[in-house]
Amino acid sequence: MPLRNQNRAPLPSPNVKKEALSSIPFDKRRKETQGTGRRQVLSTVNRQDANSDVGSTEECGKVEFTKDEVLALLNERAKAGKFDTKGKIEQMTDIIKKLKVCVRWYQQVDETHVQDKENLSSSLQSAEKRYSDKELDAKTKEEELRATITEMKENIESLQEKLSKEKLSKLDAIENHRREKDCRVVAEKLQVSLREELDKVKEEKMAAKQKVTSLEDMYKRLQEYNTSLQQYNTKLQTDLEVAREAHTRAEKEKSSILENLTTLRGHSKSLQDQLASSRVSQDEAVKQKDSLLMEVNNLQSELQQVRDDRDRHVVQSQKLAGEILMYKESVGKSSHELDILIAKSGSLEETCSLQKERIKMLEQELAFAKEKLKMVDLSMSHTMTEFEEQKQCMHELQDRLADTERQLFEGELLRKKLHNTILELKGNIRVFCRVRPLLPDDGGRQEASVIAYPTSTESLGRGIDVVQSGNKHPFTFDKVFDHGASQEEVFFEISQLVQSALDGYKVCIFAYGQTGSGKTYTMMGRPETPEQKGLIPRSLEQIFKTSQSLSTQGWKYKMQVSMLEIYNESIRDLLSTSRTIAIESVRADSSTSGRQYTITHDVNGNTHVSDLTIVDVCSIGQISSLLQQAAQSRSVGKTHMNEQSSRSHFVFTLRISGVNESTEQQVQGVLNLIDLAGSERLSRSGATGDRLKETQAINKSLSALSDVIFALAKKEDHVPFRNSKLTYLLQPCLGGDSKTLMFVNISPDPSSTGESLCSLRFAARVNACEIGIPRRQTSAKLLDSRLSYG
Ligand SMILES: Nc1ncnc2c1ncn2[C@@H]1O[C@H](COP(=O)(O)OP(=O)(O)OP(=O)(O)O)[C@@H](O)[C@H]1O
Repeated sequence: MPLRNQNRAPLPSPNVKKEALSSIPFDKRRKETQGTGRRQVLSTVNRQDANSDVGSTEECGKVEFTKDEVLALLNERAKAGKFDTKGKIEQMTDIIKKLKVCVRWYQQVDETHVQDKENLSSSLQSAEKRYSDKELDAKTKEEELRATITEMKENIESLQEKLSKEKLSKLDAIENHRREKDCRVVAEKLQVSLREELDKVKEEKMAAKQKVTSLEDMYKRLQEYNTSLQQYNTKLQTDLEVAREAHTRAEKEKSSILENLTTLRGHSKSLQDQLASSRVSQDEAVKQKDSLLMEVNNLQSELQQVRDDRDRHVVQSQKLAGEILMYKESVGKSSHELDILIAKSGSLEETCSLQKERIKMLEQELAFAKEKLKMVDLSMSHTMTEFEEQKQCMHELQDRLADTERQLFEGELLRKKLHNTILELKGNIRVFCRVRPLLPDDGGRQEASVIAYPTSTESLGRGIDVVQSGNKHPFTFDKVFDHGASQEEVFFEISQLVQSALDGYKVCIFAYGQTGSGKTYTMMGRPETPEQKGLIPRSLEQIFKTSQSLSTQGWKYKMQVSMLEIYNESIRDLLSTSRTIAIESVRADSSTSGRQYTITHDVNGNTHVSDLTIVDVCSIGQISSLLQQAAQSRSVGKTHMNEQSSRSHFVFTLRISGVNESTEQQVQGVLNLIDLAGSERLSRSGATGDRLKETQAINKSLSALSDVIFALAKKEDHVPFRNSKLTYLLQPCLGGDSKTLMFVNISPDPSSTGESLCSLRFAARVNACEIGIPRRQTSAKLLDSRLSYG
């Protein structure tokens, strides 16, 4: 049977578990068992062939066969020789054994197969059931899938639409991308350049940071410097106060010394008078003594003579007495002779007594003369002592005088030093304000309502309040002179400044203000009336006086004067002898004189004006006549505001050159006194035509002046000196090393309040300026005998 089944499909191994078989699909199982099952069975038989006893039944149950093995077993024949029956039998037995095993195996396999078949049919059933279930499921799923597919198709369509859209958008995107790429390239380039820029900016930032740090350092340092400056300023202020006090003290000391000096001089004079009278009386006494001495000598010789006579007479009388005795002894002599002898002796005695009396008298006279001599001697020694005392006193007085003079000299030096220190501390540009009195032509007596002077301690004499439309505008200056201030009072305040010109400083005093505010009155005044003389004549008087008094200290001064006016930006020489041209014609043509009047400055900061007349002066009278000449030459125009209004800037210059013969010191000072043209606004002046041109030129030069002052105050690199003739001319005086004083003249007329405020505002700005430190111009030798302009 097994042989019939040899072509049957190989059977699964009995070891194969049912569950496993049931879970494997039928077709698959067949395929698998075809290959592997057979190989397994055959290999097992072969192994048994080699190692075990094939005949045992138990073992046969374990053997498995493949189809080929079974076929091979069936085709197996005994291989023993023809005559080897035994071998053949054995071989046949063996084959039979094997066949038996195989049959048994087949039986077992069959059983298993039946069993498997059952199992398989049941599992087939269940599988079929499952299959039908699954089929159902699959159908449902198919339905579902179909629906899904339809849906998907729809989806696909929509997706295709979308896709086409997407494609389009992709194209767009590609285009965009390309563009973006381009943009990116550009952006990258930009980025590179930006990066470079960023690097640069970073570098700049670093540099800026460093700069900021250094600036901060600098700022710190500047702050420190500022603090130190403030401290220094405070110290200077204190010093200024101390210097002021010392100055006041020095002034007081000077006046007391001067008083002392005057009394000492008086005392010395009376002592000298006394000394002279003592000398006369001493001479008289000496003469008297001489005559007395002569008298005494005469008396003594007379006395001697009388004494000699007396001695002679005594000898004679003794001789006579002896003779008498001899005569008495010799009685033989006659009584007549005796009488004669007695008479002789009597007369001799008489003569003798007379002579005795005379001697007595002479002795008395001599004693008296001696007494007188003694007295004369006494008075002479007294006179001599007195003389010596007076001599001593005179020496003392002379010493004191020299001492006082030295003190005076030192005081003068100290005064100069203190004055300069005060000026330096105050700044070299100062501003004084002067308000003129109301004039009959002014609007009325309303000064009090327009101008007021604060009385607080800090503003007293320095403050001025201007009231406009009920608003008070306060100003403070170095000094404010009210309408009552006299010319002398004003001059007193600037006298020290004028003095500086003699000390070798450049001094510049100018008057600024609207037309008719009192500039000319302040600067020139009325020279014919002593009390109304202005600053120019007073300054010149002081300079001449002081230069003369300084001659005792060895100073010799040389003075030169020039006067010019600047009219419509042209210079005119006011001292030119050829200047006979009428004012109007001069005004019409600025170059009538044919002179250039070019302004130049030399390296020493001195100014020269070519062709300008410079006159050597040595007396105040000479200067007065020059001032008169200049006043006549001056251009005077007329505006609605002032009948005598000056339409030009007047510049008076005094150049001083001093030499001290004892110290060989030299000084060169300049005094510039300037009466500026009126500063009124065009609208107010009502000027037209030539007057308008004048006013424009005046305003231009005044604004150039303010520009220069403010540029100097701000310490700007460029100072516009050349913007006007006036500023260029005054460059060395404004440029820092001179002492400058500005008078701002104010009219109290209520209708001038606007102009007054303009002037005061300008002056206040000038007052806030500090344009440098005055420098004294001293030298060992003069380079040029002709003095420079400024
Ligand atoms: N302090 C004063 N005391 C008395 N009179 C004065 C005083 N100041 C000015 N005056 C008078 O006021 C008038 C105008 O003054 P002044 O001519 O000096 O003005 P000004 O500013 O120089 O005018 P201008 O700009 O036209 O030259 C003059 O008559 C002058 O005498």
